[in-house]
Amino acid sequence: MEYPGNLFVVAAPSGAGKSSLVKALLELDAKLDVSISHTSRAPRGQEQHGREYWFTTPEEFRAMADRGEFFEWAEVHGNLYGTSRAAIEARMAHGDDVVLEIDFQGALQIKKLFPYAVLVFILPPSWEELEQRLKRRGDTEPSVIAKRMANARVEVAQAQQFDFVVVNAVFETALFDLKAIVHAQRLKYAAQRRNRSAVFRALDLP
Ligand SMILES: Nc1nc2c(ncn2[C@@H]2O[C@H](COP(=O)(O)OP(=O)(O)O)[C@@H](O)[C@H]2O)c(=O)[nH]1
Ligand SMILES: Nc1ncnc2c1ncn2[C@@H]1O[C@H](COP(=O)(O)OP(=O)(O)O)[C@@H](O)[C@H]1O
Repeated sequence: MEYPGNLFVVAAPSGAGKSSLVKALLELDAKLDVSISHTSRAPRGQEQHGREYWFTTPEEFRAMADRGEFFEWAEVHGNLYGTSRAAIEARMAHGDDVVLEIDFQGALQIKKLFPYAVLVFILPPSWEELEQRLKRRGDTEPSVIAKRMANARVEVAQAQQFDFVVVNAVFETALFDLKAIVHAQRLKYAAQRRNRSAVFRALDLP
């Protein structure tokens, strides 16, 4: 499948800083839009329906999946998550750049559907720091932290299948790296469309 516009996919183990980084990236980049996923998990804290996620029951989620309404979906930490076609198709068809903040299973499904998608994996600087970030964020239930730390080992092992790896040690440095990836992809895409570009025509380049 192919659409005009760029598709970025960002994955990371829980607590690595993916949501904070994508949020900061969106604030700096008016041309980038994030996809709102569907999930069967319950809202957390200040989360709002239609802002962080579209919250559904597991039954509704499975019915949507059966009707083929997702580009990808996966079970993560015991809950269902998916990117609905409705969430991104119109924007991609319009030529907008879209970022998906999803887990590695979803990222690899997206790469199969859209080979031009750019996959970025965010790594924490160490296992100790990952655990500290989960604790600081308020995921204080020891069993929840233990489960996320165990899953993180499986997730990090997938990083080599991604196009880029960004280590989120110093936040501003990682944000700079993400911006550079987005910028480089836009330049690459512009070069691929060069014969439509006024600059190339003005310079009489092929
Ligand atoms: N495959 C897939 N994963 C998703 C989607 N939306 C969110 N996720 C992932 O599900 C995992 C859990 O997300 P969440 O419940 O928000 O917890 P958090 O990662 O600790 O903030 C994260 O790895 C998300 O990237 C989606 O649409 N598809
Ligand atoms: N570079 C960083 N240094 C220190 N803390 C960070 C850094 N990046 C993110 N954090 C903090 O780590 C916690 C987890 O970040 P979050 O964006 O929620 O992770 P994720 O979306 O990957 O689960 C948050 O409290 C966030 O403020």
